[in-house]
Amino acid sequence: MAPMVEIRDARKVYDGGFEALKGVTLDIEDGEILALLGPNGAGKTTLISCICGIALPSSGAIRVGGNDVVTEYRAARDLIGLVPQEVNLEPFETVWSTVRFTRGVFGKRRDDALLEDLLKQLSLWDKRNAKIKELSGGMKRRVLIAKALSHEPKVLFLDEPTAGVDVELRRDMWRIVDGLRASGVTIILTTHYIEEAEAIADRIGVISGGQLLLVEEKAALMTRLGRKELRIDLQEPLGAVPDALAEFDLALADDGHTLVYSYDTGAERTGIARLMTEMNAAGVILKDLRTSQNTLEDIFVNLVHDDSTEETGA
Ligand SMILES: Nc1ncnc2c1ncn2[C@@H]1O[C@H](COP(=O)(O)OP(=O)(O)OP(=O)(O)O)[C@@H](O)[C@H]1O
Repeated sequence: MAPMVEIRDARKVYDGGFEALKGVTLDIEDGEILALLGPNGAGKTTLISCICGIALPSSGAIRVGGNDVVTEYRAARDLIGLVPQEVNLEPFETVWSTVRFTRGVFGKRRDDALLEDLLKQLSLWDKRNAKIKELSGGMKRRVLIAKALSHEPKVLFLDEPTAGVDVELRRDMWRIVDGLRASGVTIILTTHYIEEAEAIADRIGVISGGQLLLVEEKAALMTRLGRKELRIDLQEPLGAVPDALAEFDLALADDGHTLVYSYDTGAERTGIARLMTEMNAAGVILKDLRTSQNTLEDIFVNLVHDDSTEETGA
């Protein structure tokens, strides 16, 4: 089956000449949840805007549900729900008329039960007759989500949906995403919150400087790039790593009371058994052992850092 979203060598050069996307190629499968992580200015919003037809790609091709986003804009856009980063609501409209109007714009038949359910899920039902200008910032963000879902999109874009919102809304949103996952909606979200990507995404893409640095299954990414640490508490503190253990990637911590051994989780052998034997031979006696694994945040910081170091030639 063709991917739900196909992006082929998409480039975007803004009017001033700034190249915000430098040739992005990516397939997003039907029903998949993809999180795009990247620092400020990486090009995440630009990519979403190009897919949703808000910005024109300078070159390359983008298709949604098989429809070219430029030449078959309407058909592509009909499949898309977009929760933008910025609040763009009519201040004098009510919550109810806002969502009903959006559904109508997308040519869907009236379905008040569906909208009622949506507003209830987003804890907006009590506010249905309130004007947008009377809502708090967090409530306005909820309305943006309700609007995007009001026409039952096949693909939902969430551009930093939980930036600056409270924990409750974040949880509501994650719950809604779970429900949408079950109904087969494809979801692409951008976020600065790594825990959010970790919590809800199937695949994670990292974008920096207009380039997609990688895109990979979440679990595989964490296994491939995650380094593990074995912390070995010692009976007696050491002043330095003994020469006999020099071949291992070891560091001393806690004033010499702990040896920290870093190893690759993807490697065939961890080397731990050999390290233990060598430690024994060198007369280093252990008291306790603990392991810890790199988080997605460590992986992300390393990736983006490596990329900016390369760009500046440092
Ligand atoms: N309309 C525009 N005209 C010129 N440059 C733009 C325009 N929109 C964005 N840019 C530039 O393109 C780059 C990418 O911006 P974009 O908004 O896509 O980043 P982002 O990854 O979404 O960042 P953030 O996490 O801060 O939202 C930035 O350097 C930005 O200044």
